[in-house]
Amino acid sequence: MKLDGVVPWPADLAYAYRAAGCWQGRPLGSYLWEWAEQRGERIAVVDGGHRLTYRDLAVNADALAERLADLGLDHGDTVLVQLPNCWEFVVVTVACFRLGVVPVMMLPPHREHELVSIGTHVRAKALIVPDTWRGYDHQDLAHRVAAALPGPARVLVVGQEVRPDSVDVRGLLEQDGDSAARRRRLDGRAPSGSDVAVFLLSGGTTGVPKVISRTHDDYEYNIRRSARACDFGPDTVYLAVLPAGHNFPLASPGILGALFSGGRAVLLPSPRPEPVFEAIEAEGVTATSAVPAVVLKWMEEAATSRRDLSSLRYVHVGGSVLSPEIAARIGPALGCRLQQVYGMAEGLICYTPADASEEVAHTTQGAPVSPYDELLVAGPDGHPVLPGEIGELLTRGPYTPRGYYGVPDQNSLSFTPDGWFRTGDLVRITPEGNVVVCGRVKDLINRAGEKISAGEIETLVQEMPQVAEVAAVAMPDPEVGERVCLFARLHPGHELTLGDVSAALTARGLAAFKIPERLEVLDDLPHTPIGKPDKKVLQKLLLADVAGTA
Ligand SMILES: O=C(O)c1cccc(O)c1O
Repeated sequence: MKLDGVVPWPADLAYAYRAAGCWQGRPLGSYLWEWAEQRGERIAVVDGGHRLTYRDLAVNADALAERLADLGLDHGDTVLVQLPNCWEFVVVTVACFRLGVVPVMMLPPHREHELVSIGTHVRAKALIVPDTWRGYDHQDLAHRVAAALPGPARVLVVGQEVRPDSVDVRGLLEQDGDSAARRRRLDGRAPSGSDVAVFLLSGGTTGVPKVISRTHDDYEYNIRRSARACDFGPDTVYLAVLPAGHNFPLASPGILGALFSGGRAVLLPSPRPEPVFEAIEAEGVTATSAVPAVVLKWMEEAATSRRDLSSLRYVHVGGSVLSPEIAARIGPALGCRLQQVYGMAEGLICYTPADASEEVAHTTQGAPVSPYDELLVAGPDGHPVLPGEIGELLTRGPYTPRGYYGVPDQNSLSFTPDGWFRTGDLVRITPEGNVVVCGRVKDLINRAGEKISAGEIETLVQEMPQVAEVAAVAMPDPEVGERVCLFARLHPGHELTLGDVSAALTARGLAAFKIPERLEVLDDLPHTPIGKPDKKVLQKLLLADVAGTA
């Protein structure tokens, strides 16, 4: 068994989820040709001037799947996928589903630090990257990462400038031979519904992101229920502007929700307002999703834009806290309905209903998508709080796995012995059953929806020769929600600037969005009784200071 770090659901529940129709026992790739037959010439994917029909998608994905198999990839092998939002992302993802190869959804800002540690953890057999992206040479990065991985790994490249020692992905799509025969060959080697379909990344408090295994069965259910909660159907034109490898634009309901509903996914590599509005107008976009910081920019732009946004029916907003005041302005500003989303790559997803009252849509994060989702709000003692009171949300259900991949020690902290996932989020539940997120118990910094692990930053900064002790805390910020602020105590006689920290972390290959944006050097850090830096005190210092200078 290649993926022996996967934690299964208990057998009795797996049986129940199947019996209840949550799990269909089919791999995600098995839908591809049904779509092609039913919807043949309808457009499935749009990327600028490039349009793929459902039939093109099936033919391309099968061609790529078979070429990946020729490269020696098979069930349970993993591939680091680091692509910007482009049509090839969709073909690669579907090809992996078809073959049972597991795509590991890296994000474009990830660098050596993340790619090597995750690639090592999942024993990646290949990387799929763009040639360059935003002025950075990802092909070169991928070869450096491949050389640092414990086993051999191929580098596959999407783009014009493909080195002789890389594999040209577009070249693999050239369709030779008989697609019906290829379809039969791939059907014959398809994975099963209970196999792992995709590895998603989590934020986390202990170093690099944790890896979340999602099965074909559970992810299809996640997609189906999300699509239903968001009214997706054949008329849906979904615009993906957040990085496509995130669970939110990928499957909440996102790109896959649009495809499973017979609609269309439009991919755009950035959430910048003008190109987004242009795409909405040109493609008749009906739904899109964004984090609050992005929606704010769109609202500003909409005030003066001459673009016709009348096709837009829904905007899904999630990823970090949305204030009720801003929530109330979104619909009028963009001429659409707001659906708040509270979701996590670990599973549980909540939406405010498409037809929610303004009260519910503006002040809550909605209700779980499945009647089989279990929610428990626990106090510090681990016992349930009284109805309506605030506590940490724990959850279980048919699309919330029972453990992270390959980290049993971590799992004993993140999951209870009866399989509840500790979300680390403080919530209360309204009498109508809607979740209201009130804060976090976990040590994460949420920068524009990207969860940054304070521990990961601290571990790296601690290695700098000047640094005696360090703590990373969230600095409130009107634009991106939170930024990373570093508090440090230095060794005697040393100096440290923010520029030094930034240079050191960049040299270590840390993603740019995680680089601290403020540094406070103190003579000593405040400590908790057991001697850890007291982040509550630091947070207060910062809040007082931010308020004082505002
Ligand atoms: O991780 C998230 O923040 C998130 C938000 C909305 C929807 C999702 O699926 C998510 O994973």
